[in-house]
Amino acid sequence: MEQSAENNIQNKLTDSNQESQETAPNSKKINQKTVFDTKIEFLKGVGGLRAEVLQKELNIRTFGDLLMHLPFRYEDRTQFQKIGLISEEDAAVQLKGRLRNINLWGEGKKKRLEAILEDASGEVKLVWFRGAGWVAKKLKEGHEYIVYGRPNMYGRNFSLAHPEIELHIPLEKEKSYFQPVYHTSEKMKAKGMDSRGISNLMQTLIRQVHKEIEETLPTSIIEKQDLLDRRRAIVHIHFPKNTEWLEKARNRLKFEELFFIQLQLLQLKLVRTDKNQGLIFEKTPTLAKFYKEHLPFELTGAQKRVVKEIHQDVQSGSQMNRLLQGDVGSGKTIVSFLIMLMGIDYEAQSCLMAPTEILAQQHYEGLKGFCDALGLRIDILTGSTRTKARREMLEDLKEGKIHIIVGTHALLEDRVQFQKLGICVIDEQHRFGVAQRAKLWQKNEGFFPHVLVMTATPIPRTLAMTLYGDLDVSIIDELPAGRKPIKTVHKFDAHRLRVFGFMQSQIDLGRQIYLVYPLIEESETLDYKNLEDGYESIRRAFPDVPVSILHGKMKPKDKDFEMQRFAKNETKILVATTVIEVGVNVPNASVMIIENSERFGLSQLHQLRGRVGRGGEQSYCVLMSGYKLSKEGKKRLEVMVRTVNGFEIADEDLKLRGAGDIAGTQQSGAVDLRIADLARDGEILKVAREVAQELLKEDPKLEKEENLPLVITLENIQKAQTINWSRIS
Ligand SMILES: Nc1ncnc2c1ncn2[C@@H]1O[C@H](COP(=O)(O)OP(=O)(O)OP(=O)(O)O)[C@@H](O)[C@H]1O
Repeated sequence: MEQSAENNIQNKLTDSNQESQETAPNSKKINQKTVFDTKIEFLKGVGGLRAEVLQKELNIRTFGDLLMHLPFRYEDRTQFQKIGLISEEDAAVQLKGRLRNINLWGEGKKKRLEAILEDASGEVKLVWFRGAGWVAKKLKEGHEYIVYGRPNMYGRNFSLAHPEIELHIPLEKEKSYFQPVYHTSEKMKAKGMDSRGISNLMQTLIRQVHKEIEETLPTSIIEKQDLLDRRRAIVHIHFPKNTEWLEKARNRLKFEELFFIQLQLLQLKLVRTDKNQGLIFEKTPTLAKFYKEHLPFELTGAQKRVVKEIHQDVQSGSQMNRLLQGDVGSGKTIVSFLIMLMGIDYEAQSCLMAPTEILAQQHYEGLKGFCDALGLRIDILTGSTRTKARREMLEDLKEGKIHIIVGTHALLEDRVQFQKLGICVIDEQHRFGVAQRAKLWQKNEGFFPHVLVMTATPIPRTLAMTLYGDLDVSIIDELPAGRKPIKTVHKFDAHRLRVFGFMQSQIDLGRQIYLVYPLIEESETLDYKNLEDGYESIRRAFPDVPVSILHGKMKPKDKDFEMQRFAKNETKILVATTVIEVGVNVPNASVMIIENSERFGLSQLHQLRGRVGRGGEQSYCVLMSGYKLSKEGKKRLEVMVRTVNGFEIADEDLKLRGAGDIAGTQQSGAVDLRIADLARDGEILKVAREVAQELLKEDPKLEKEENLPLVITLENIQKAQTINWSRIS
């Protein structure tokens, strides 16, 4: 059902190239084979067997692929940790010492190799399981080795499992004090391609091809941005003379990587704005009427600004493709309704797609009153809509009798047809793929609906620019007036009784409480047991308080029933799994208690916390945990206690987890960067985007002679992506 984000970005980028092909007359001059297309087996020192391993293990097929297999770190041969001073704080250590007591024992898969590395300050045990026999052959008793790895404490001593190990060659004989370290695998090592082996191949390759390394950027950009030329960047990324050159090389290659992504996304945007016509909604009397007579509160400045921005979009004649980012509780729903009203006077229908039934239901109920007041028809379509009702609804929708339809991905089905779909609002986009978004577009013939993607999951700016770089972005960075910042505390499980006391005092004040348990799929049964035990203990602790329970295994009908009871203030405590994570809105609930909070990611904690603080009362979030916390878990809880700002939290999340992990697995691969790091290279990304914007402004079709390198590179990227694409699909 869900298209992977990897497909998603590939798709996006491939699309952009396809759409831009006709705009690139320069492309006729290219497409010749180069030395970089040469099969890797023809490199001296490789041959058929090694080529096969390289391809299987690292997908290296050509000279070009190997050249872009970049070192992941460098050994500074002047810096070693004293063995006796290894501490638990060390994530990884580089050691130099003499090897003794090499001991290979066990049979077959149980084979194990151990050795002791010692220097003047102490000794440490080295251990290998996989490939033990092969490593053993390489090691010589009494020789000096350089070892790199992660120390682990066993009993009272440290040991290093599967460290990288190399015979120490005295410095004078080395070409550089700076050695590149490449990713390899056990299978590669078995064929003599450990990091040193790869480095040797790289030297051969670079000697052979470095003159052919072509520039990919126009001279004007290189000069203005003070970048290293590509040839030198590649040579120095593999074999840096010193830190300064390494930095320059890195900077150049990071810029290039981010620049080409931005260029493609911006091209896609440009072509779309040029080609895709959207309906024009100029005058908006219904919207004005609603604004004057029915809007229950004054809009915040940010909400007004966004409505204005969008009104400009829908008058432009082009299809709108906009991302609306707003922190939790910032009031996106009402904005989406105002947008949908823009089409009403032009007989355009709207749809609002939510990722879950609970959310769809909530949106529907929230908007129903407004629609009734305006005499508009709104309906809801989800997986659990009954057949007869569905049939009638689909007919009415096709005949244009329904103005707004709210639903889940059931809306994407082909049989859902509109008379004239003018506006699509997609809530929580990251749960839907680009292809799904495109499905909604195709529901009209000859014109495109305007698309507004809403997300409350704080996405770091750098990531948003990469994932949604083809969309315009609006931000609601202001909470409705009168909201008090949520007070957040971290409590250990041992203090539960005090927490119960606090809960009681809040209930006495008339407030409601969420109590959330984590749900991790691998131990689902255990998790449900936790939830049920939690529910029982709450029942015992608060015998007179009505309590609801909500989890993903319940039938939609029952879920809805329990949710409604809580929303209507009939129950005071809602014990739930993370089904309530996104979008649930019960303003009277002012306390969020999160059990095992160390098991949640930062953005998820932020989302959960966002369920409170939605009314005028002071709200609280209590993060429960045991005493034993990982370093990262502790850091996450500290961040939560420190700030309520979603964007700040998102940046911390990115730093802690890395881009691939943000928003779970859905986006892994989507930001598969070779050298740039979105957590650290925000500044380079910003510049790269600006440069790409500037360039397309001056030469939208890349026709200028000096931009030929760009056209060639884009073609090459497209070629590579086509290969990836077919491999994935
Ligand atoms: N300008 C405003 N003044 C006062 N209350 C507002 C305003 N805008 C929205 N609200 C109210 O704030 C609450 C949160 O709004 P909404 O549910 O739209 O938030 P959201 O941005 O969708 O947040 P989330 O992503 O967390 O669901 C709702 O009860 C809504 O009625």
